[in-house]
Amino acid sequence: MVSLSTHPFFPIITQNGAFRSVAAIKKFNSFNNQQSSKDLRRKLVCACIAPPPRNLKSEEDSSVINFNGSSKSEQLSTVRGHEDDSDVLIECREVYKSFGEKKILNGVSFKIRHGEAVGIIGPSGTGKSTVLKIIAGLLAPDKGEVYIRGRKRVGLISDEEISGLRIGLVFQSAALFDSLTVRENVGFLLYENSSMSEDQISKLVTECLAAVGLKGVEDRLPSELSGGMKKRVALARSIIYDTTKDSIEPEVLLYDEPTAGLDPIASTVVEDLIRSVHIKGRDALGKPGNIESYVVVTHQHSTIKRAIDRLLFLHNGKLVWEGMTSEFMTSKNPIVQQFASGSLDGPIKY
Ligand SMILES: Nc1ncnc2c1ncn2[C@@H]1O[C@H](COP(=O)(O)OP(=O)(O)OP(=O)(O)O)[C@@H](O)[C@H]1O
Repeated sequence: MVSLSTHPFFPIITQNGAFRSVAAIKKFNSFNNQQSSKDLRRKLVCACIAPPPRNLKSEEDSSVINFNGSSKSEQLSTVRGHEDDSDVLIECREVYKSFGEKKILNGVSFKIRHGEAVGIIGPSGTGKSTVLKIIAGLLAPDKGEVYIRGRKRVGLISDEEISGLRIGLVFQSAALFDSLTVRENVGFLLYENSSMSEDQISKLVTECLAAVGLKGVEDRLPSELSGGMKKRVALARSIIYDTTKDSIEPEVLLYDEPTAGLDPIASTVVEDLIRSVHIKGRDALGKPGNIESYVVVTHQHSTIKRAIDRLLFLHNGKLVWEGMTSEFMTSKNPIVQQFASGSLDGPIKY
């Protein structure tokens, strides 16, 4: 895992706005009052947003997007033969990234389309979290481009001209603020960035917690929650948004190893939650989720099977395979076969 997993500025989901001096924010500032951090937070907010291209399909049209399980979709190239790219929310095109002498990404290209549930898998250290950081705008590629709804992102998250898509990042560690209550954690960005009253935010927090199956925990501190509950609170924080705004921007969520360290049952709970907040799912209250598409980095087979429809396999800095989850276990690709079976014999060397 990379340091992102402990980064406090999560989720990256809202627009720049006035700073509000509520108790939660005061408390937050008292333990994290570095100006550079505040600047970074402001930039994160702006970076992940891009206006829709003129021909972007409406949600109603999304039913025409068909990712069926045919073996044709298993390819070694990154091209999937889609004729229409109007449903593409995020695209990485020939992305390269090195850290010092170490080449991590070596020309990675893929698209995330409206309504998709995509997984990024591959051996440890192959650059999966780096890809999430690049999508989120926390890292800039050395070479190659990232397009957000058809518009090229220039530079990092300080690209304030881009708007129209919220991108949230859910960290492995949940990254809750220890000295804030659950209510303050979940409502954090609304306290800071919206004009909503504290009562409105509090009500919304309760609704979002109910959507992830949590009740009556608003006044607890993170230390009073189990690991699985913390992940649920993190998820509630990632799906909350300002309901008073005229237009709600679509949102893509990026999950970095959301089930790492959880027991099998707690993993299932989180996997189902990930599905439930998606537009194709239903939350704990029976309402459809509001997450348009999501990307999950994971090593867990259960998460691959339960929460992901399409997989991207990264190895040695390249996208070496992509296909539907149903094709993963039956793939003839030797790299995929070795990874799926956990065998020591094969092209992947440790
Ligand atoms: N900011 C950084 N500075 C230097 N090296 C980094 C940085 N971020 C990542 N790396 C290195 O890049 C490589 C890829 O890291 P990354 O976390 O993206 O891999 P990963 O595929 O997500 O790994 P894992 O499955 O083990 O979590 C690793 O060798 C890591 O040490």
